[in-house]
Amino acid sequence: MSFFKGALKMVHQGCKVLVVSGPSGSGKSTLLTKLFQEFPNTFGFSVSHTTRKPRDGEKVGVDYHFTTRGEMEEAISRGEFLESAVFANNMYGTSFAAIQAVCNEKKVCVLDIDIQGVKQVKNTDLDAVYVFIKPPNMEELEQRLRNRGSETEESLQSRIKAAKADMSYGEELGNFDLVLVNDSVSNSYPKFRDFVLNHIQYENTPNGQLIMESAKNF
Ligand SMILES: Nc1ncnc2c1ncn2[C@@H]1O[C@H](COP(=O)(O)OP(=O)(O)OP(=O)(O)O)[C@@H](O)[C@H]1O
Repeated sequence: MSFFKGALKMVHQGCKVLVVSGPSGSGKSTLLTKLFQEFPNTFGFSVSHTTRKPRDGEKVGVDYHFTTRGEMEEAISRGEFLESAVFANNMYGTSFAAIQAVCNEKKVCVLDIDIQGVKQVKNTDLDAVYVFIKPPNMEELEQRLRNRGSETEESLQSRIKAAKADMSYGEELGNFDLVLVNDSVSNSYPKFRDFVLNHIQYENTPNGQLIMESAKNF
């Protein structure tokens, strides 16, 4: 059996995936940080691979699995990646092994990925719950990105442009299980948390393995 099939099978056995997507600046990190703070033993991020160089302070295998383009392309062709994308000439991706590592800790694996990644996950038969986080409007999105102070004018404009395409995919009926307007965090976080908890159910089996099942399949 190829690694791909083996990994996919492992991922299918009692492994639950929460996919969170939305335009840059819509508040994905803000809402996920709160979820991880409130439920530190329930949710875990998979560690992505990237071909970009490590930044100061980034830890190998913790922040990213750092790799080369050649190695990553080969692994992708062997089917070892759930999704991958290229940004600013660097490759990024989520391996099945990274998802399995989170599931081995009996945690729900959270993927914070862009729409390209969402489409790739949807092409697998992985059992995932999909949440789209959107800003109240484009003016507010731009203001939040400006206030965050993380972008140059050029990257801000490219994020706004990408946001418009993301919004049309995100709002299309059937693409996400939840489309959540992040108006104020005090309003949107409880909705996000309650939806996630209601749609990812846990059941302890006699052998102690945690099986997580999605309510949408019932
Ligand atoms: N409901 C909200 N009201 C006001 N500001 C918010 C709200 N949610 C998030 N913010 C702020 O908006 C900015 C963008 O949020 P955040 O970084 O969580 O977005 P993101 O979707 O994770 O972006 P990226 O995809 O670029 O990582 C941050 O400065 C954050 O503090």
